[in-house]
Amino acid sequence: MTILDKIIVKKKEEVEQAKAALAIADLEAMPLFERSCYSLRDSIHHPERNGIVAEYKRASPSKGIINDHSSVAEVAAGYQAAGASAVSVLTDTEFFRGSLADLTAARAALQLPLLRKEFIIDEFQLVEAKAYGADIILLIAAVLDPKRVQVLAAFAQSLGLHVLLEVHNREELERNIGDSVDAIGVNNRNLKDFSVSLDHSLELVDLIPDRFIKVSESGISDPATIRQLRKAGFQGFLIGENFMKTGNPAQAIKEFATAL
Ligand SMILES: O=C(O)c1ccccc1NCC(=O)[C@H](O)[C@H](O)COP(=O)(O)O
Repeated sequence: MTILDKIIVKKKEEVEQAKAALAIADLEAMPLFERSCYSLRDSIHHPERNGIVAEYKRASPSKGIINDHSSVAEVAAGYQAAGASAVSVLTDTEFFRGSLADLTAARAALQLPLLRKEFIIDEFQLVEAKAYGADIILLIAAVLDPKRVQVLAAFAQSLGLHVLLEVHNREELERNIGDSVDAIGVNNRNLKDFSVSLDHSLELVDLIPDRFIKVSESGISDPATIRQLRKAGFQGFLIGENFMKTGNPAQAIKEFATAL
């Protein structure tokens, strides 16, 4: 069994437990549920923002603990001050040490689009995402069949959420392009063996129709890489570990953004 398989097995258990603990109506009654979401598209195209989707990431299966001391509110505010276009917060606890409380803490610190970075398999998690403060949700083609991608994407949009579809190869891209998706992210990390290569982004960018926001994800650690990816056609750049592994993620993104 790969780590990804283990994550999904665990996620199914967690979703069933969450559903047993809380009804959809309880989530819909939460104060954040009724708000309008910030638009990823508007923020990506905003002239004063830099296209970075900056991630709060305490730990990962590939790297173990990355940063267990920086507070989510401080990091999110620092990302915003450095010109990031959006902030991503991992909410998986078992493998990434994140939580829905992190998402809400980031929401309170931000006036930017907020991505719930999660392994979404069920509509319940989309209602949760809205109720705890997200504007954008992630659908990972490697863990969903194309029909489920379309159903979940349409449901997310019906809640006013924006949808980032993540693909890793041409087959995943071609099987999943659909109208309920706002952005397509190419993950440079292979989620089965954790190898990372920018070639995935560079090979797929021209196959992504221009009506989607194009995001390159993972393994980005150099401003020169952003320049290369921009030239290739990407508008968004998802970066986590490079900022979080430093003692001061807010300072790290500031220096990185200055060099763009
Ligand atoms: O990061 C991992 O080890 C990982 C393993 C299995 C599934 C997902 C994983 N990461 C989630 C992400 O998508 C990244 O956190 C995100 O793209 C940022 O990547 P990076 O800049 O390399 O931290």
